[in-house]
Amino acid sequence: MNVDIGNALDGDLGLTREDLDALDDRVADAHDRIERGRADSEHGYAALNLPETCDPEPIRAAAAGFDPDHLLTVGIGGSALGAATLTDALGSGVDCRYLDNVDPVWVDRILADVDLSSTVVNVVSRSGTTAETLSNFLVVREAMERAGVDWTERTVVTTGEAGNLRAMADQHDLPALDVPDGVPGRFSALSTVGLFAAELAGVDLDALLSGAAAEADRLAGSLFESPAYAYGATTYALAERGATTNAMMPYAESLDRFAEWFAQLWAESLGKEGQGQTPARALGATDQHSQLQLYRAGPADKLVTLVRPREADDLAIPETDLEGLSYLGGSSLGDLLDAEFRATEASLAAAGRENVRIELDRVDEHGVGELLYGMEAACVLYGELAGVSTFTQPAVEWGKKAARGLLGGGDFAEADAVSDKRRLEVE
Ligand SMILES: O=P(O)(O)OC[C@H]1O[C@](O)(CO)[C@@H](O)[C@@H]1O
Repeated sequence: MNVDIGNALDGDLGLTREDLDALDDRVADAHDRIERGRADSEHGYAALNLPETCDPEPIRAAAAGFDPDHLLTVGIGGSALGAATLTDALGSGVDCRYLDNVDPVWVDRILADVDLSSTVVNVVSRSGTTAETLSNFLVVREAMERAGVDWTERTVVTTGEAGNLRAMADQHDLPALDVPDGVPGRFSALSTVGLFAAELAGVDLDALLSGAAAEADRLAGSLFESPAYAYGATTYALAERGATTNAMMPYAESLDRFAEWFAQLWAESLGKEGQGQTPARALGATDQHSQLQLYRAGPADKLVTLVRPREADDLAIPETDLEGLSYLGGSSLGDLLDAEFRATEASLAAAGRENVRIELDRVDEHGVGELLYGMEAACVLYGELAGVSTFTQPAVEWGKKAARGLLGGGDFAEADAVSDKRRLEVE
């Protein structure tokens, strides 16, 4: 992974090279803290050890013997997004679907669209108590039963040591993968949580973990020596100067879901005590015809992260005699995408709008391993510099409790009070 922070300097937000030089001592201290946390496998920091602690063999064993047309991963948040990022970017041969929401119309459509007799279900939940995941699994299980499919023959559980899913796996002797200790969901893509789907979809787990290990080897006591830390320190420094939004804009359809994964990583890790940086999901070249207007001419309160592979398969653009379009003919879609990437980068820089370029060699296992690990390490560094609790997510609990109460699982008058107070309906 290569990170170019040149366009983050001397823009509207006023970050300078001198500022980064001054920040580098704090990066060194943060790096020492991170390395101590890794050495002690402390909660959260343990995620940065996954390239060497994750053993692919149990994952391969759990996938062995299955040859499905479809894989239904039932999970939510980090228990779905890591797997989805990997199979969207690298998977092939298996139709991978992710039930990570409880929209009944959408779930019903997916269940109608797959052949449950040729489907493997991977139900994933560290806690084993997440309402959306358990509800969807119960719906999927009943659908399999109605279809005359023995769900116990086609279900793999990925969960923590305790909880409902572990008990169910034990009761029905289901294949069960352990969610690693000390790894929050949003940091678990390179663990059993993300790798079962990847394995079933034909991803080379060794190459993926090797890419992640290569990025881990580049962690260093200076932002100028580590791509991941260059990104983490620069995004932090820009946030300190008013960049309240970070638009993650990969120029590859295969990395669209990566932007969604990044959004959880960045928001749930860094959105603490009134701090944080809003991750906006964007896609190049598509959002040049959508969000770019705001990025270039709206408030100077954001940075754009431009991600692309240096190499990719290509498609020629045929010659044309269409008026004014002859410049396209004989070129290729890859050349056009490259020109659009560079034009967007230059357009933002020319307007004083900060942007960072991240490049992979290719969107392959090694490159995606570098990218996911690099973003995780960047996030951890940002959290250290910001002094926030990177690996917790207490703010999500109020809503969970309210949902349970409002569903009738117990009284939650506080939620009713808040909702009712806000009524001002216009019809
Ligand atoms: O794996 P679990 O326990 O079902 O949690 C799913 C997701 O919900 C959260 O705990 C937030 O509610 C995320 O951090 C996590 O990725």
